Amino acid sequence: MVVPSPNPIQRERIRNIGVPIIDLSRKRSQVSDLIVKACEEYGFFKVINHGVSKDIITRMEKEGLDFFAKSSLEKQKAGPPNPLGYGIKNIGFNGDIGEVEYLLLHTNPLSISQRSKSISKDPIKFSCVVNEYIEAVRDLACEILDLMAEGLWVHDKSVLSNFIRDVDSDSVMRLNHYPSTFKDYSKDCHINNRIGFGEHSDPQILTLLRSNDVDGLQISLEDGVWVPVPADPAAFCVNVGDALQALTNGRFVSVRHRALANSYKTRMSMIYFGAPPLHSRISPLPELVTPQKPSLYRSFTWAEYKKATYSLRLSDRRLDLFKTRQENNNDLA
Ligand SMILES: C=C1C[C@]23C[C@@]1(O)CC[C@H]2[C@@]12CC[C@H](O)[C@@](C)(C(=O)O1)[C@H]2[C@@H]3C(=O)O
Ligand SMILES: O=C(O)CCC(=O)C(=O)O
Ligand SMILES: [Fe+2]
Repeated sequence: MVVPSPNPIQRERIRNIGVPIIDLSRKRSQVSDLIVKACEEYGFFKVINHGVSKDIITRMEKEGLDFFAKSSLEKQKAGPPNPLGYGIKNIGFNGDIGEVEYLLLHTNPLSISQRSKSISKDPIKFSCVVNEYIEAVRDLACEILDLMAEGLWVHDKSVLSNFIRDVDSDSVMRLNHYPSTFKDYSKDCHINNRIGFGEHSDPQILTLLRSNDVDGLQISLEDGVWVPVPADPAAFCVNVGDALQALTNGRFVSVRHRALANSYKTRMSMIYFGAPPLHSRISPLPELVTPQKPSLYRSFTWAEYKKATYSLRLSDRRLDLFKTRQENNNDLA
């Protein structure tokens, strides 16, 4: 089946009405259809009635805020990022910069318990809260991936969630803290476009982001127009990552997005990036490859993809490096 790209009327709809909001308490077959549609059109949607308890979200948020409230000297003890750990302004290793400070953690419980010693005065409490939060968002991510598989009519409904359920999954969790504009308002005349986290797509399979009530996240439509995603602390923003674009043979789009740091209030986002184990092979699911729609991407391991990611800049289109030769020729034609 050829999937049409959003027409001008659909583009106007997202610009005016906003991003799709999917209520996970609705009938399962309807939910899976809505998810597939949102992933094909935008690679992005919000979920409500998601089942992650308010209590664990509040406790995770408090741990994050307590960490960022520490003195710079204290925070530096959890850095510099390698890429895990505490970082400020520098993103990755290739010169990307933003108005953000962050903590990047692996989701492996052993890694969390080791890191927490340099992050919190009560490392046992910190690791318990982070592990509990990760477990809850991982379950939600798996449920969403199963709904996607159902909506795509693939044979094995767990084929996508199995990647991130694996004990060796390379999933990571990130806390981003964006400063308020209040302090330097008088100095900066370009304050309306202060970049917190620059334009990019997420390399992993699926991203689940929850933020406080401060706006900043934006997604890019195909024509390059930026659409603001209003903050909603009760919802999770879900976006398709590069690995899922490859697994779906380009049917789902890995959305380009960014975060502005324009508000008078500080913004904090908590993001789970669901990734496969390093040795896992990513190739388009056989059901999504047909003579009319041949493989767009060659098979690669997550380790290979991660290596390419870290050798490139934030805004680079790294998935292009993994296109089949035929697809590259089509691009040139
Ligand atoms: C500049 C970079 C930071 C990043 C690795 C990269 O070389 C390119 C992708 C970046 C990104 C974006 C999504 C996630 O926040 C992240 C953890 C990831 O997996 O890819 C970051 C990387 C990072 O900050 O380490
Ligand atoms: O913090 C945000 O709102 C978005 C950051 C982001 O896209 C990322 O960390 O990959
Ligand atoms: Fe991102």
